[in-house]
Amino acid sequence: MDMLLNPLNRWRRLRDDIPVMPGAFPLVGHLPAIVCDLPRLLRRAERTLGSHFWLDFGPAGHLMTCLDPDALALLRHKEVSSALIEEMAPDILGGTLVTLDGSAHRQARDGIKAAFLPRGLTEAGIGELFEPIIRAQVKAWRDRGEVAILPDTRNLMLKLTFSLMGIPAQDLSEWHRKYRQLLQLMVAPPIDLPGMPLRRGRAARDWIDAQSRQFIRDARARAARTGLINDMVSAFDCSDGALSDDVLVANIRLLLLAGHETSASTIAWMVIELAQHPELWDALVEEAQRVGAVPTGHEDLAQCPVAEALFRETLRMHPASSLVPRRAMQELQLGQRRIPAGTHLCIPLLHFSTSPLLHEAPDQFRLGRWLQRTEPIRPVDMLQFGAGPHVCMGYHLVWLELVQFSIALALTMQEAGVRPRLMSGVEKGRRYYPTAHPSMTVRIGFS
Ligand code: HEM
Repeated sequence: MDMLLNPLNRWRRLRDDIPVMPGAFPLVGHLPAIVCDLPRLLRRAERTLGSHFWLDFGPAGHLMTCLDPDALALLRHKEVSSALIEEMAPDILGGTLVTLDGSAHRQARDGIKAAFLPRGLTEAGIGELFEPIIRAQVKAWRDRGEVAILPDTRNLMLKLTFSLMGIPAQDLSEWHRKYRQLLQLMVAPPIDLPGMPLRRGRAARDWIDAQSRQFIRDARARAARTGLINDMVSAFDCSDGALSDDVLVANIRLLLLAGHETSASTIAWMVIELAQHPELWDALVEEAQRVGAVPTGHEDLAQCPVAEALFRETLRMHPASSLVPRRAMQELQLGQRRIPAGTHLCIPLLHFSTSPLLHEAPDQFRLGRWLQRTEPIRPVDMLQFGAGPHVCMGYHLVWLELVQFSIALALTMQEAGVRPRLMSGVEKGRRYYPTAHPSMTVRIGFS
C-alpha cells in the first residue's frame, strides 16, 4: 500500500454492521494516515467502503466517520454530545466549554462570548492593538527576504494571542516556554515520569492556570491591566448563575489554544496561495492601495472584499480543524444508516469543505466564488468554524486578523517593490490532524 496503512491488516470487518477501514496498525490505528494523508484516506474509504466507515484513532478508539452531508446536522443535534473531546484530550481540554453540553455549555459560553463579538472586540480596541504587531512582523519578513512561513506565523499568532490576553511584556518569554510545554500534551505518550512530556505539559498547564487565576483576581481588583481577560471577567461576573472560577480558568486556557495553531496555519496557507497565484496578489495589492491603511475596526472590513474572499477561500481549501468528534447519546438516523446510542462519531469538516456536493470546482482556489456571490454567507459557507451551539467563538476575531494581515502584507511588500514567491514544494510534509497545517519547511521568498 502507498499510504501509511498497515499492509498486514487487509481484512474487511464490520462493527455494528458498518465496515471498519482496513490498514490499522496496533496501538496507533489509522493515525499515521489520518495525520499525514487524510484526504486520500477518506477518498479511499469512500471508494471501497461507502459513505459510513470506522476509523481507528489509536488510543482514542474507533470513530464512525460519515461522508454523507447529513453528518453536518450532527453539529446541531440535541442528542449528540461533545464530552468525547474531553476523553480524547483530558489534560489539555478538560473542563473547557468545547467539551460541555446543554445548559452547562450555554452558561459557560454566555459568560464570555460578548468579548468576542464585533462590538466587544471594537470596545476592547483589538484591531488597534494588533495592527502594529502585524506590521512589525511583515516588515521583518521584507528585511529578511525569505522565511520558513509556518514557524513565523506561529510566532506572530502567539504574540497576538498574548497581547489579546493583556499578558505583560516582561512575562512573555516565560509564557512562550510554558505554552510550548503545554502543547506537548497533544502528542505526549501516556507515561507520567519526571522529564517526560506528559509531566512537563501538566506542570505547564498548572502554571498557566495559576497565572490566569491571578489575572482574574487582578481584574476584579481593577488593577491597571487591559485586555480581553478583563472584559471576560466582568461579563462573566455579570452573567446569570454562579459559575466557579475554575470554568473561567479552563476557558482562558482554551482561548490560548483554540486560536493559535488554527490561525497560524490559515495565515501560512494564505501566503502560500498568494505566492502561487500572482493574479491574486495583484488584486490584493490593488485593494490595499485603494484602502491605503490596515483596517482596525469591523466596520472597515467591508472595504476589503478581496482580503475577505482570500480569508474564506483559504479556509475552504485548507480547513485548520479537519475533524470534529462527537458521541451519539441516543440511536440516530444518519444518511441511510441507524447509528446505535453510544457510538463515537467523526464529522470530517475537511471532506465537506472540499466536496463537489457543496462547492463548484472545489479543487480550484477561486476568489470569485466569494466576490461574485449575491446571497449572504450561510452556515455551510463557514463550516470550517463548526456549526450549532459550539460554533467557533473566534470567528470575528480571525476574520479581523486575517484581513489586517493580508492588507499589511500587501502594503509592506508593495512599498518595497517585492512580492511573495514559493521557494520550496508544498505537498510533502503537510499535516491534517490534530490541526491541519502546511509543512514546517515551506519557504517563502519576498523579491
Ligand atoms: C482559523 C482559525 C480557527 C478555526 C478554523 C477554528 C475552528 C473551530 C471549530 C471547528 C470549532 C468547533 C469545535 C466543535 O464543534 O467541537 C471551534 C470552536 C471554538 N473556537 Fe475556534 N477556530 C479558529 C480560531 C479561533 C480563535 C482565534 C479563537 C479565540 C481566540 C477560537 C475560539 C474557539 C472557542 C472558544 C471554541 C469553542 C466554542 C464552544 O465550544 O462553544 N477559535 N473553532
